[in-house]
Amino acid sequence: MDRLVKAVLSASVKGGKWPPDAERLQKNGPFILSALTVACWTVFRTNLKPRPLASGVHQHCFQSNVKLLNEILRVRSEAENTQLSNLVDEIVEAENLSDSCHVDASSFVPRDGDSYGPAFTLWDAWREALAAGGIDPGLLRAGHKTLVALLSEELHATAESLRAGCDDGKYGGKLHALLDLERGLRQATRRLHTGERSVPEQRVLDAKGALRGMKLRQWRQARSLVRLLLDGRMLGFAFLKSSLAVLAGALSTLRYQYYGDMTNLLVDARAPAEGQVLAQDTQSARAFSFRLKTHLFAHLLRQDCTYFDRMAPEEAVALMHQAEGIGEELLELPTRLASTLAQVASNWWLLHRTSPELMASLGLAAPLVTWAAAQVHLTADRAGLEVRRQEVATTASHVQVLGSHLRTVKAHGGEAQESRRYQEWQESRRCQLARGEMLTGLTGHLAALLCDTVKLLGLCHATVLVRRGQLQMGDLVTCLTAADVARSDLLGLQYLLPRIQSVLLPAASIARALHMDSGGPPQWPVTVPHETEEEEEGSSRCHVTASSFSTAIAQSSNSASSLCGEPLTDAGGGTPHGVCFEEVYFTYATSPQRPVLTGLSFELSGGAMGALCGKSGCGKSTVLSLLLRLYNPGAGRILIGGEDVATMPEHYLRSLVAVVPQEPVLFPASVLHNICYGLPEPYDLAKAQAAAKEAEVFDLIMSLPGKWYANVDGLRLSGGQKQRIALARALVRDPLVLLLDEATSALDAVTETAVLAHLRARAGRCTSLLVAHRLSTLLSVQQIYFLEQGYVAEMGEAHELLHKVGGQLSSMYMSTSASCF
Ligand SMILES: Nc1ncnc2c1ncn2[C@@H]1O[C@H](COP(=O)(O)OP(=O)(O)OP(=O)(O)O)[C@@H](O)[C@H]1O
Repeated sequence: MDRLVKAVLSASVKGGKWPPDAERLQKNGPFILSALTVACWTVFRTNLKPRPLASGVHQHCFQSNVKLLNEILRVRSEAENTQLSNLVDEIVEAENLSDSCHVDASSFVPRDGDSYGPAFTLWDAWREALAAGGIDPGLLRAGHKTLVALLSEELHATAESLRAGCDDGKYGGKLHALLDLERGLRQATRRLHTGERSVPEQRVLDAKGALRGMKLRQWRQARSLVRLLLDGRMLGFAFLKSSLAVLAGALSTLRYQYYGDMTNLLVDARAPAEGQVLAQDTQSARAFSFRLKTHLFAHLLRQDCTYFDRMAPEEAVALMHQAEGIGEELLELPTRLASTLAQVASNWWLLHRTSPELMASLGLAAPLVTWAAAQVHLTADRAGLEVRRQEVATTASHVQVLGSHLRTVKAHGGEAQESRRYQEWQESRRCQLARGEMLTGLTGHLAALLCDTVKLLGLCHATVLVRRGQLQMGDLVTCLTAADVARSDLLGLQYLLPRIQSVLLPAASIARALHMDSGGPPQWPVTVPHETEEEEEGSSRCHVTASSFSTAIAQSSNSASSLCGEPLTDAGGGTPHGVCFEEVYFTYATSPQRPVLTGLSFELSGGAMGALCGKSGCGKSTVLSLLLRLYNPGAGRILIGGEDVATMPEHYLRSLVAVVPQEPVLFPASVLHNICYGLPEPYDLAKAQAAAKEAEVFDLIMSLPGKWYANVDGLRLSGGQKQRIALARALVRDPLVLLLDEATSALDAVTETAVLAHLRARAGRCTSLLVAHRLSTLLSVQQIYFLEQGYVAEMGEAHELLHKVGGQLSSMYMSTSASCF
């Protein structure tokens, strides 16, 4: 290409001016320098005022990068888009409804001499107001009055014509239509007074509200990210670096013009200054990343369980991972972008000043080529991001295969299958990467080819200009150099833009996570179909309704106290806290079509020991989660010691209640830390010892190499040993309410009996609610609640229920454990 340029030049130009028109360029030099000084000064000034700058940056993000951000929004809100299109449908439907009303009203023809005009005008106005989402009260009142007047007139006329025996059927029809109109307006007036809205009106308003909400959320997400950036003083350094880059870009442009030592010195002098800034901004980027991660981690921990139900576990890991590298990229990329754009702009300016005609042919095609190439790269990069996301998830699943799932894999001979799966995944990834690279390479070559073609055309144009004497030879060289530099910078953008996208997309998901609330469970009512069926069947559903509830509770309390042999204390003031569920409905937000609790009511008196049992999946663990307020019920109340858990401060509730979950979790730390987890440090060893004894785990701890300080990570504890440590962790807190979710299922009969005896000894000062399947466990409690289809189907003492002919509990255990009766 260069050879071609030289050949064209030597063939076409004779007597060109060399060196370039320095006089003209020198004239413009001071102007460039002063413009740059003003620009740098503005950047630094703005930098001292972070908040306006923040909104400036936000605006810039949302205005100048519309394409990228639109894409982010598309990825971010597939669900919201669906919602939006539904809303739009509803608005259209509302419009249609009002249109059809209008057609009805206009279908009757005004009688000669009658004045129906005002009625139609009013109807039109009313319809327009409805479409706009609001109805003017004055308009309605006026409409109503006019119509009432017309109606009485019409009634009069109808009566007259009927009396005269000349009704041709038209009057009745018109009267009917007028009456309809009047009724519609009357209803609208009433709704207006009561604040109630018609379905179309409400839908229009809901749609508007939802749209407003979406915009607000979007703004908040961006604002939170900008605020974090400001906290890390990142923008300050980013702008400092950008300004240096702008200065450097401009200086290198000036170098073409002056070739002076002074300029070279200036250009070289920026290197140490840039190095200084680089060292500082690396530190600030790291500080920003730390702060972002800490903030994100704390935010994620604050969320309730519904939030995590909605989010795949590996997604949270991926988020934390993304927060790691985002700081440096956010700092680096704007600088690169600013310096590239500055270079391009200054070269274009130079081109324009030298020869505006050549600017059109040499300079302007490059942006189009860059735009097309960048589009291809952006698409490829989006696909690459998805591949990387999948990679995080798949790597997590393979790590599980090598870790917690290893025994299951080996036990089922799944090694070969797992190796194959991993190989297939690697193979598909390799193909995807190869495809991406091929696409990128091809686009790069195509873009270069297009640029060279444009350059050739520009050169031909230049030749013509030089031949005509409209362009000096020196100017031509300046133009060609400036166009080359601007073009190559622009071509660089096709790689830079996807990098910006690959930072903005994770940044958007982090911002979204920082503003995502769990939203809580879906609200009741949900229809409970089995209620009527059971009534019809006359089955003995033990669903304790409001009226029968107190009687049932009184009976259960009596029976519990008689079994225990000691009076049960009332809840409150340091006495054991009773547990009460009142008509509780609950559905997991992630499976709204499957209600779990459907009006669950029961009461366990303070200091008593009760058990929840029922078929697997009937909602026993869910009851315990609700008691701990890991989820909130859709309807109904849950009381501990007469106090609604919904109104209790969370830390207070968790200090009252302790839980041993179905699958105990031990932290990779000392036994002492695991037992005293959540208590203030230093840990009270005496209390831990007492709890360990109650949980029958003391001897085990004493036999460990480091006793209390042995790390459980390397101990390979059995299921029963883990359960007992988790039980000690619950008991050391001395809770008023103890929840055990099949917490003794892995213990042998002797150890279980000993543990249950210790728990019974706590009765009177601690209310215990157990989830149990084992008959031995059920026989040791005072009250059993049998759950079915989300409510208490049977309740009573163990012996009573187990001997009940046709009872649910007795049928469940009849075939297996007759010997235990
Ligand atoms: N986080 C969740 N998101 C959605 N559904 C859930 C969730 N946890 C449980 N479920 C569903 O709620 C229902 C009740 O679950 P729960 O764990 O309370 O049953 P369970 O009676 O304790 O069962 P098991 O005796 O087998 O432990 C089940 O159908 C289950 O699939």
